[in-house]
Amino acid sequence: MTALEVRGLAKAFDRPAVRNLDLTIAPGEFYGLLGPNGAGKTTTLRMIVGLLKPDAGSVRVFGVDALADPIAAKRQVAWLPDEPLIYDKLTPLEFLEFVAGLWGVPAAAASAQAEELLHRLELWDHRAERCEGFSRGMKQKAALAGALIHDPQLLILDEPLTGLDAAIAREVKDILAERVRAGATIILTTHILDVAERLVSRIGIIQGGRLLAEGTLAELRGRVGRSDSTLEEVFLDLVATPAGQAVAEQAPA
Ligand SMILES: Nc1ncnc2c1ncn2[C@@H]1O[C@H](COP(=O)(O)OP(=O)(O)OP(=O)(O)O)[C@@H](O)[C@H]1O
Repeated sequence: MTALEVRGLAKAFDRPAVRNLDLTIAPGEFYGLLGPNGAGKTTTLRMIVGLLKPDAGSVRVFGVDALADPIAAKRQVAWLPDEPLIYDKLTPLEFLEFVAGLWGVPAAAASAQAEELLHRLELWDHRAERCEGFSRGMKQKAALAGALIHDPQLLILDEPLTGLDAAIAREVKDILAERVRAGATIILTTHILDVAERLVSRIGIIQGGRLLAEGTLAELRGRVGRSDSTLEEVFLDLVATPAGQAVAEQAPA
């Protein structure tokens, strides 16, 4: 069974944002969805997690048809939006209790997990302060802890490292790698290509709403014929190729 199977996914706003997109992600994969600004990454993820209705296509999460049975599909998925969404009037501990309650995590397990996450993300000293006074990075950390509290099988993270300082970004990368080693599947977007290079096992590059290239870093290097390139070099090469340009020209401005 696949962790995620997307077929023919499409969405247009005033112009097409995602076009006939197919993605197949196996359980235990750490997948990086990369692409220039406006490529369609967030739109794709929002359709996968059920926040945006596709114009066409299908989404299956661990075999569950996410359009026909969104509640069953969502039960297996944690979603971290690029703009962290937390309840400002709650403290981080209250927020995590609340989220754990929504997921039906038993109180003792939730409290142990919350304590560990808040320590690791350096929010423990702020555990009793309301999130409304937090910086963007602190809110991002609280939202991330919320996404991790129920041990989701599939984690979908939109720019999870934006706004985090270097030490916390390192900690978050460690936490995500641990989750994958423990069997979780992760899909993330990032513009920080050296993070993607070191963290993910497979990469999809999307441009103009279409999948331009997909594979391991070695496979993508093979496509551009440069075996010693960094992911950044490969990425810039691919989005500038005639195929990438053709896709970009059809894309919304
Ligand atoms: N709610 C919306 N209404 C109208 N257009 C939208 C909406 N959401 C996204 N778009 C458009 O769809 C296209 C894809 O946007 P999307 O946010 O998916 O890109 P992205 O790859 O996540 O970009 P970034 O890296 O800048 O976050 C863009 O042209 C964007 O302007």
